[in-house]
Amino acid sequence: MAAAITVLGGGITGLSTAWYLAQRLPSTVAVRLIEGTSHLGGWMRTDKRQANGMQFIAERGPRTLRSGSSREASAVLELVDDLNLQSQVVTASKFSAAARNRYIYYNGELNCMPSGLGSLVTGLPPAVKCLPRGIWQDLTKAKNTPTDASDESIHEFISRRFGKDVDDNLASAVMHGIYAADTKTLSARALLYPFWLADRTGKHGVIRGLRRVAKLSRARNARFAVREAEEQLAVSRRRSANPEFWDAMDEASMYSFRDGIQTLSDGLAVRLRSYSNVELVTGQPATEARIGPTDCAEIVLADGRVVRSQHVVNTLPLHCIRKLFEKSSSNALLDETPYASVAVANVVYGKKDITPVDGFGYLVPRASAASSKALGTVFDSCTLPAQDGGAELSRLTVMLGGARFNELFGSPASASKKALEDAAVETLRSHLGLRSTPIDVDVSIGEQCIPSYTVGYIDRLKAMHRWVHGQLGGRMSVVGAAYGGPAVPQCIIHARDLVHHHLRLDALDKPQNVTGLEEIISGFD
Ligand SMILES: C=Cc1c2[nH]c(c1C)Cc1[nH]c(c(CCC(=O)O)c1C)Cc1[nH]c(c(C)c1CCC(=O)O)Cc1[nH]c(c(C)c1C=C)C2
Repeated sequence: MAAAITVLGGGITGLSTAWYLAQRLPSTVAVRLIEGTSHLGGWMRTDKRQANGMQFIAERGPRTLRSGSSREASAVLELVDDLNLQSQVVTASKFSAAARNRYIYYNGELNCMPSGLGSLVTGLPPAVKCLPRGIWQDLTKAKNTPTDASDESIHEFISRRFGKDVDDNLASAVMHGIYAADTKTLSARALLYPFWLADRTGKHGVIRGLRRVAKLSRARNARFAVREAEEQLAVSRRRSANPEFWDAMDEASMYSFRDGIQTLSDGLAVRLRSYSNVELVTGQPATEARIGPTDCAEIVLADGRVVRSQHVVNTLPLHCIRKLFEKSSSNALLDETPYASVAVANVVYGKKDITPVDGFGYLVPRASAASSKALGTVFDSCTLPAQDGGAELSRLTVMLGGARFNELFGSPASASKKALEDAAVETLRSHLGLRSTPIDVDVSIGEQCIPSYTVGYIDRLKAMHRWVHGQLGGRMSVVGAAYGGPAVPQCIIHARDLVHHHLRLDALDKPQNVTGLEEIISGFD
């Protein structure tokens, strides 16, 4: 059989995996990406809309990327550089209102989150007053770590050390903005690991334990020193080649593209299509994964076609992976991981600067759930005004649903778009006082779009690692939002790490026995 590798899933993880493979493999090795729908990019989706003679964009999923010097941020910037998308980048400067002002909707008002010590001088807003109290509580309260469980919910953990208000007013809001899920179900061990470890291993609470945890993690990360030095060198070479772009990105807090974030996934798809050894198959869901007669991996497609290869990189969501294998051979991560559904309501007003405050937007904490059907609102035009191209309009996005989707709107599969549109407009009226009629309202429902890292996640992830090892004779790896974090840069860096550091591309004929989860799991040992 001719050498080949299959990538399952055409979201940002699948596309970037195929990209890094195409860069590293000789043209004699076929790279086949299989996507079940007709859209490449997954939840990364920008629609073009028009109203009142104006054209504008509507982001349906992730919308901004963070700039900065972290490995993840650099990896995405390198991708932007590789794809020659620099001229299409639009940024929010580090000094912009969007970078500095993030709000929490609390007691019927927008409370600005503290962005530095200056906030202590100007006074803390009501939602944040619990924070200094919580810190004092952790510093003075005796150790109360439960000894009978290897994990606990973020709500239990924060309430136990910092007080319930810190979760009800603040942490629950932040987690809505990332996971669209309730901190009563999310895992403290998976999502607040340094804090969780400080509490477990220290004698005097979380804050006093953090220094030791930082020291431990520096010692642990020392094994990656060579890799990081090489990566930094690669970035500094790019800097010298194109200082304008990299200097501009140093000034940016976050960025996207003039025509929206789908520019990134489209850019990947266009460039991938130019490789003679890369095939992007769309509209063909995989239905089964099995070992073929010659020990190769076989993926059966909905139309009956069988795709054979020496290795499969599986980037599908957990509930889709589960359907490919026999039920009897499943595992708890595949069976039990809930995914949050989010209704994204893009609302446009025919006037500029309509929000009562400037900033990135606001999040709704549990404490305000009774007075809000929304999880939060993003001020898109304020964050990236360049995307409006000078048009007299304001774009906002109201996020609804999450853990309360069914309770508030019924099943995501059949929820009424009209009810969601009305809820979004009413949210903006009551939270921001926007009484004028929007020129455009459009809702899209991201059904099961964000994996929830629920209590016990790390143990289930370890079981998933063992399970993947046993599948397809060691010829499958997994990468994606359900393992190393759901943010776009996390998906991209894990795809790059898998291709650059873990798979042995020069020995594809042998089982790789690389699950893709090794490094992620070792971070929790
Ligand atoms: C469709 C809604 C989404 C919600 N969370 C995510 C999506 C796609 C995923 C997500 N959002 C954020 C992160 C962290 C990224 C990081 O840079 O650290 C992740 C994984 C942060 C975030 N939340 C919102 C925005 C605009 C951002 C910046 C990154 C991005 O553009 O995705 C707003 C927001 N997202 C959700 C809600 C309920 C919400 C409320 C205002 C859910």
